Amino acid sequence: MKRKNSGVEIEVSETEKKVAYLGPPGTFTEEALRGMCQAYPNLAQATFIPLPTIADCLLACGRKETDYAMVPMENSIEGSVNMTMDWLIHHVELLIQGEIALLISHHALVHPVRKDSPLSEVETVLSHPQAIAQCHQFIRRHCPGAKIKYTKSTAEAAEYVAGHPEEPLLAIGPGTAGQRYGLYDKAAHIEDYPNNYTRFVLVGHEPLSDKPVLTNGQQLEYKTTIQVTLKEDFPGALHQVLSAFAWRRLNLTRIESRPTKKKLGSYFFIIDIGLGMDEALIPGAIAEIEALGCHVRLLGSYPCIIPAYAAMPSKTS
Ligand SMILES: O=C(O)C(=O)Cc1ccccc1
Repeated sequence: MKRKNSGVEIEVSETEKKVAYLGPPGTFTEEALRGMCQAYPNLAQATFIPLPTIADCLLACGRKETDYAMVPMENSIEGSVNMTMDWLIHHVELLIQGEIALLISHHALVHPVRKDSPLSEVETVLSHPQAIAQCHQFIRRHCPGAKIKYTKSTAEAAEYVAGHPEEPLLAIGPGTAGQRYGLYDKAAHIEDYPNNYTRFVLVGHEPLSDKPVLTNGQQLEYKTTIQVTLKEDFPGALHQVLSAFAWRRLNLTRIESRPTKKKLGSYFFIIDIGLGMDEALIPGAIAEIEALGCHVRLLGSYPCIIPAYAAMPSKTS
């Protein structure tokens, strides 16, 4: 059976696993997926399907056209990738099955015909909004007059620049995207802050079949992510929710509010707990929160692969 998703035809067959990822080839997300495959050799056997947007990836997986989808989730400079959060909350019923953090390094990529032109002549800088946000100082300093054009991914920006030699353009993205699309690397490591990490998640209906194999000093942590909807007109509800974790000494590594989109001032809380779903502690905390009249939805309980060289942000609670 064939189905169309954003113009890309996906073959739906039961025999082999498929993974949708934010494409085109050359994105950081693809790099993250390759990192996951190193850790999960069975995943490396899957067919990878680049799709143009995060929403397309999550939708394809939500409709079971693919087994998994790999998407960016959170960046250490820019915070959450709202598109991913909102689609996971509002539009699909998928669980996070694994996570990998990557050190992100951005490159300033131009068409080779412009390799000797100064960056000050660049008229338009193209990239994914997260990449633009991570390189603001560089853009202000080196291309002060340039317009910004947001693309759906960094590799889409690189592909566009490669196809438009006549325009004074600059793409920001991975050095590997520059090589793939034949661009000239004008500058490397142009991000505003060092330790620029992004967490990528693999979502799907089924857990990964094998245990992760760690390499190069990678570390493994387990995490559980839940979505909590507070009971209305309940002063101190959030405090009580948090105390269900606090007295069990459960460490929270992230807490974030996202609009319910139903009315102004109404939020879901997304909470990352620094522990896998165990026999007692987390189910006990969830039962306590539900007994308060709050709604809890599990978004995943999963292994996280952390690079050895990462001084990851400190934990919050
Ligand atoms: O556009 C990409 O290459 C992505 O994978 C999204 C992204 C953009 C910037 C930093 C991390 C991930």
